[in-house]
Amino acid sequence: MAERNSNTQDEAYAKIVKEIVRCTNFAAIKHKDQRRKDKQKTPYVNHVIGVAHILVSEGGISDVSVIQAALLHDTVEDTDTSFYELQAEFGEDVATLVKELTDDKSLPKAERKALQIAHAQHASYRAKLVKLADKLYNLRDLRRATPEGWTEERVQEYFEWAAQVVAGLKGTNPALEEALDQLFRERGVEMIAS
Ligand SMILES: Nc1nc2c(ncn2[C@@H]2O[C@H](COP(=O)(O)OP(=O)(O)O)[C@@H](OP(=O)(O)OP(=O)(O)O)[C@H]2O)c(=O)[nH]1
Ligand SMILES: [Mn+2]
Repeated sequence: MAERNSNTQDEAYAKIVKEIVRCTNFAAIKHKDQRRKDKQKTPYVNHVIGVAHILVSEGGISDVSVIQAALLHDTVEDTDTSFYELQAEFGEDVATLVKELTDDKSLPKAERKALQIAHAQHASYRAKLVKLADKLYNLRDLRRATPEGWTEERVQEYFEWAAQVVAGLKGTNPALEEALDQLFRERGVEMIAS
């Protein structure tokens, strides 16, 4: 009986590992032609893998759908991927989460950015986790390297905007919020809820 239990557990575990690797591979293929905005033109997929890594290593998250949503969070926004495709490949749960994380790129940029601030506090707990990790990754990336064509003023504005978004995500994950707080303090940026 003990052996049967352990076999069942091994199978469930193997299935999860396989799903996460399949999802990472899907993201890598979808983002294959996309690069980050840094001088070295880092592959874009480094970002989504990094966001998933922050969730597991710093956020203590082991919810498989959340990790998958982190890996897929920019596929619809930035590639030819549809929600229908995500639903067929990874199920309703993951597709719905990605939907929550997707900006409407047909809107003017200023409106898109304002909507992120306005919507943050209404997001689901699981979407908030990915949003926190996404902002943490991007702010650390800004500290590491300035995107090509960005002035110091634009970098500062991104920090200030991100602080307003993060203000709406409070009370979600202490470790991620503490890491973000630290970055904002370093920059002299205040987190004020709108
Ligand atoms: N810091 C940094 N960001 C880069 C780099 N390359 C690409 N990005 C992406 O650029 C976005 C931030 O740039 P913006 O000019 O503010 O926004 P936009 O690309 O959506 O127009 C982020 O999108 P996002 O992930 O959808 O997040 P969010 O800004 O919407 O929260 C980030 O992932 C880079 O080298 N450094
Ligand atoms: Mn992102």
